Amino acid sequence: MTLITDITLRRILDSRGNATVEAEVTTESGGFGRGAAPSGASTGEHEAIELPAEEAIEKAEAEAVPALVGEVDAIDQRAVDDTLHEVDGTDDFSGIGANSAVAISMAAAKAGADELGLPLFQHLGGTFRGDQFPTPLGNVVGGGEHAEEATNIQEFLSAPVGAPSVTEAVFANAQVHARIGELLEERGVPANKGDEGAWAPPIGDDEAFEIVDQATTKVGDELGFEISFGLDMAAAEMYEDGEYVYEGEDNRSTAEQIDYVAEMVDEYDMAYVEDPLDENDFEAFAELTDRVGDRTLICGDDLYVTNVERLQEGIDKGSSNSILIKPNQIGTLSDAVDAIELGADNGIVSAVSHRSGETEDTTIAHLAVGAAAPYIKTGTVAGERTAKLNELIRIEEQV
Ligand SMILES: O=C(O)[C@@H](CO)OP(=O)(O)O
Ligand SMILES: [Mg+2]
Repeated sequence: MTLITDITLRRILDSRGNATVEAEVTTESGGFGRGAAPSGASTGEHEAIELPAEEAIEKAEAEAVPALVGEVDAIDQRAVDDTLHEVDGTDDFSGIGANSAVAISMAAAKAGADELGLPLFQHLGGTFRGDQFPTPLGNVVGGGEHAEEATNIQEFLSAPVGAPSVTEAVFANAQVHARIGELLEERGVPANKGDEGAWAPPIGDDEAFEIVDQATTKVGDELGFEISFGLDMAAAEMYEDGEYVYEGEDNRSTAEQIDYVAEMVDEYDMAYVEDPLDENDFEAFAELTDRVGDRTLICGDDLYVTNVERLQEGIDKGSSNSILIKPNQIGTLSDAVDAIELGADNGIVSAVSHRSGETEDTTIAHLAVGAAAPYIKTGTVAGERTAKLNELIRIEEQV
């Protein structure tokens, strides 16, 4: 038994320059952990509620801190996370804020790991974990809610599925990013960057497909392993009055959207498509999964919001064969692990993910390894993204 003896909460900056919550947890025998909440821009309608940082801190200081300090064992992550739920008293963390909850949950996990003298992935996953590493999906071109005047599709993701190690995969994605920069320059396209460090060029989706295909193929040939690519369409953001709105192109009905995505999957042999349809359309997701799910991953992000009840609905309806896992969408690490495990029990492939607003926190790298998630989506370049990628490289070296 190693009780939590202190919790400090403060406002820090995230990568967009917005205020977010950082938590520090200290234990009886000197264990220490620090965690910081990320923040989304293309947030799902059903996500746990992020409160303004100052309000979230005040509420958590009043409710969560007294219930945890001197009361809960830092090593018992379930007890920490159950306590957060109890004091919050809502089903969406609107009481203390999902940002305070996830920061405390992650800080407590790190304090627990410190206490045990274990790397975080092993505290989270157990003795036999650390033998499987996620393939990093690297955002290389994007637009949508993450950049103005860029592609309609939010993210084009390099997917080094044939990489022999996570380290080689991480470097491959950086090379694809660099190659795309060169291709854009050759075409005379001004290359700004979006919130996650991906190129945000003022080009149409068709041209982006072409460029990403060219870059992944070229770098894959040079490195001698397969680099595929995928998308996060964040289609809920495009969905208006029953149609998918594409700037500079005709709108698409749901049936047309399904046809379009299925065609692109085959044309480019894509490995992964996230949120191709609206966040409430489990049925349209199921239709698409039925068509192409034998050859690509159809992933639910805004569809599931890391919530086991929504995931169960997707499993029952055959909506997807993959789920995106974002701890701050649901509020605690225990809830995130529950979603990964429910998925794994039902053949649903997990991709642990960053948010577009991030900090230097590296918890998701450990979560992906500890829970043996087959994929991680955490950017390609930019310090708050490389923080996670470099942590994966260190973990791989350790085991
Ligand atoms: O949609 C997504 O998957 C994420 C991360 O890439 O974006 P945001 O954090 O803005 O929701
Ligand atoms: Mg998404």
